[in-house]
Amino acid sequence: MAQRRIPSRIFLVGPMGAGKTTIGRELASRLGFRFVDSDSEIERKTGVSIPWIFDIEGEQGFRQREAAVIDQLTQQEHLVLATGGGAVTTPSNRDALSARGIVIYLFTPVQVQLQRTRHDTNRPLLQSSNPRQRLEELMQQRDPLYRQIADLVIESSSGRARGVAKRIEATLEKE
Ligand SMILES: Nc1ncnc2c1ncn2[C@@H]1O[C@H](COP(=O)(O)OP(=O)(O)O)[C@@H](O)[C@H]1O
Ligand SMILES: O=C(O)C1=C[C@@H](OP(=O)(O)O)[C@@H](O)[C@H](O)C1
Ligand SMILES: [Mg+2]
Repeated sequence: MAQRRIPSRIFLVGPMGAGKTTIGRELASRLGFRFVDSDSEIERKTGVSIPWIFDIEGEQGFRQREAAVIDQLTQQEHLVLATGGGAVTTPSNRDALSARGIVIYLFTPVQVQLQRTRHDTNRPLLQSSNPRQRLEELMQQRDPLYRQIADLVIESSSGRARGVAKRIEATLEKE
């Protein structure tokens, strides 16, 4: 039987609203892989929400928890991992992600990120008076980091999550 050469660890990176969580779940189900979201894993382990962690421990505290979870999860097999948008700002995360699996950057313009996140109160970094400016600043800082570790860049602003997941699967099968 022909072997599919799909890598056994698939890591999704990209900005808030790129669809990492939604597309990641869909992709994992298509591939028969386990899906884990680093934010959900932090919430499961701590028993509190991401905004709560930011409130009590600050962004730095959150980044430490995120790094511990990413170190653990990137060692598992047959896994699609959706990271949080800022995971790439921590050097040890960049190292673990790029060394241990295939990294897919879901690229989405700020305008679309804004539409997808505008009613959401679960992203502490966007609870600002000017979320557009915030997203633009973050994009400027982080886009080079996403690109630095990406094996593939996939545009995720158009179509439905299911369609993007299908496109990723087809691209991986061709690789
Ligand atoms: N094509 C699409 N791909 C992914 N998400 C989409 C798409 N269209 C709309 N969405 C919506 O955008 C929102 C943000 O997606 P999410 O997966 O939470 O992004 P991320 O984890 O990258 O921040 C969700 O409500 C999702 O349903
Ligand atoms: O961009 C960021 O720094 C963050 C993105 C969020 O994840 P999503 O990218 O899944 O929204 C979450 O990790 C936290 O609110 C911080
Ligand atoms: Mg997410």
